[in-house]
Amino acid sequence: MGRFYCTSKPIEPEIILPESEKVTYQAKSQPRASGPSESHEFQAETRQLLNIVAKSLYSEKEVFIRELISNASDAIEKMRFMTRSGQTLSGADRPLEIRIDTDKVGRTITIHDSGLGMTKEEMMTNLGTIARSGSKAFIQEMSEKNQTVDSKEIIGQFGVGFYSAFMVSDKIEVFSQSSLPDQPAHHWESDGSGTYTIREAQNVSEGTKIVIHLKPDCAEFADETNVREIVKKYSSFVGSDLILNGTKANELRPLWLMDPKEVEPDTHEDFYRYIGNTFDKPRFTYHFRTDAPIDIRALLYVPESRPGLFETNREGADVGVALYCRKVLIKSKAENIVPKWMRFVKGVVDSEDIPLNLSRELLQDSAQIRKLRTVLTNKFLRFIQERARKETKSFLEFYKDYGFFFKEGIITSNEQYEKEELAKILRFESSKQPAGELVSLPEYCDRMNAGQRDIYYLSAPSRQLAENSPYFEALKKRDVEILFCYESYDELVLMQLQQFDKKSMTSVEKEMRMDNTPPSEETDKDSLSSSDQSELMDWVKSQLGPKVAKVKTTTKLESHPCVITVEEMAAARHFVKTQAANFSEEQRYNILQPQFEINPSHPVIKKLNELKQSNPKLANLLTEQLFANSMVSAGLVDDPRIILKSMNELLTEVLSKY
Ligand SMILES: Nc1ncnc2c1ncn2[C@@H]1O[C@H](COP(=O)(O)OP(=O)(O)OP(=O)(O)O)[C@@H](O)[C@H]1O
Repeated sequence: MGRFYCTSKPIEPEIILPESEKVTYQAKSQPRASGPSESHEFQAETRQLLNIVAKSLYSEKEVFIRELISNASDAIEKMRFMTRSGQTLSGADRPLEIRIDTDKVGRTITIHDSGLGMTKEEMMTNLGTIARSGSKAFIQEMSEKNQTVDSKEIIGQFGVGFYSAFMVSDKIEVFSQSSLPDQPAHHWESDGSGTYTIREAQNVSEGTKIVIHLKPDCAEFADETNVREIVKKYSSFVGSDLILNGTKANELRPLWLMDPKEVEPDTHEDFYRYIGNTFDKPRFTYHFRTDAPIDIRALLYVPESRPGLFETNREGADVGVALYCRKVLIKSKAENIVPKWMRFVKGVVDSEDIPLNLSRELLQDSAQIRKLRTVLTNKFLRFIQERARKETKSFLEFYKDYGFFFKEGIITSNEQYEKEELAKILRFESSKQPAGELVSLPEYCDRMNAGQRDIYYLSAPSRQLAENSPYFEALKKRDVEILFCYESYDELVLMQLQQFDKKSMTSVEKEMRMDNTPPSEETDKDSLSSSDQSELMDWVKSQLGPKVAKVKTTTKLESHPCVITVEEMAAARHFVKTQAANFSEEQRYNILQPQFEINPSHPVIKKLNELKQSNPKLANLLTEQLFANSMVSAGLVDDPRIILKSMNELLTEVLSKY
């Protein structure tokens, strides 16, 4: 703690007050310093400390207003407490409020509260010692006397906030009249450079009035419009009325601290519009409190309107949740307390347990913050899951508009538990339900075949294409349910999810490639003989060369002649879409390692087997074409128009006989 100390420096005889300060709470005349003055000096270290607080601690100058309002609010809370506990206090029936007056001409901003005020000793101890919090000491003292103060109502804890005013001022004057009986009022003054003066003052109303004489380059803080904005930003919810130049500056109550049952929907609407800076309504409101494992008061809203382009852009949009501590704004876009995918949620979170640093600006990335984030995320996800059960229709509308964000969450989260909680929100069409009906992953798991260990999904642009896909055909015989994903990123999401409820997320393409169950005993009479099959496989491999990693026959296809499988189809398609252009054709096939699977019962394949002897040129064109078609069908060709040239060559060759 840095302490001021006393010297015998001469002091100024009289204080000239600016015009705007003539108004006081009660009909008392202008406060005025009188009597002998004592001069005190900062210790050398204290000077440095003061310098640090005034110059480097806060990144925004405007926060001095927040700090002084918080001090005023604390003084009022102390007054309320003392009144409740039956103390004899002077002027106890005065209205408890905070007044701010700006004076552009005099270049001052004055913050005036009708709180408990300070005695001379308190002014010297509390304003004369950096890092000594009189407010914290007050709570301690009361609890030692077995009088419990609601510590949540008191904001101050570090003992530095007051000095933030030296960032903007070259002189601060404090007039204070304690409400304790028989205490004279005092005037404290300092330019923050080394000394302060203190002396008795007259005509000071109960409470404290702080006059900030602004530096020439900080004149903006004497401008009412600016100050109103700053007050609105940080201090809208302090526990007392705030009056700026005669007009009330805080209209709304801190709803998040109220009992959820006591807040009407209309009140929520107003509050949501205020904090969300928006005109719509909330479609879901989640208001909750927890004490364990961490203290949280939260009020989260999901907007009724659909997300705009700006919001869907992960890089561009900020999170919409603000962090408060004891009704004072700590951070308006608190990106470390909710994950980025939750940026569509608007609201307020207040926590006693957050580790604030001295300037109340930065949150250390501590275990507490991570805990806060985990609890908030999981509770919000459970809230949405509950909406799905209890308000299915509204949930499905919400899912249509906002499902994208949950998918982004799965891709960006590092926690498997969180990914699976997010995945519970997802909905898909499925092969076992009519078009338009959606199923969730838990529902899918509940009706899985006995012994099934995978959740199967198929990515295709539409249901029609999904149902006609060779991969779908390959799995259809096994009568397993297949989820259809129609968004191109869905398969990446499910691939990232990897598991759900201990079941693997498996694309049907992967299943086809990995499935080595031997063909059924009864041999297909229409199929090529096994010697023809192995000869044909070798021949096809020789025609396609390095384009294929392997050629094999499959009994899983019926109507399709052939199919391509790769190790991880979603990743392969993503590669083709985003990077393939940077690689030569040969490199691309080398990366993809396609496996060409042919259906030996299919008429085209049987014909190919004949043609390889009778018309090798046509057989080669046909092989190339079948391979190219399968690549298109797999979604592994960036632009399918590329196959038209070879198709025309093939047609020319086929038609040459006619
Ligand atoms: N308007 C006021 N009325 C009464 N006491 C005040 C007032 N302003 C400041 N004080 C006293 O001065 C002390 C120091 O204030 P300061 O703002 O530096 O720290 P704080 O509010 O205790 O803590 P923090 O740095 O967390 O804001 C306060 O704890 C309080 O005892």
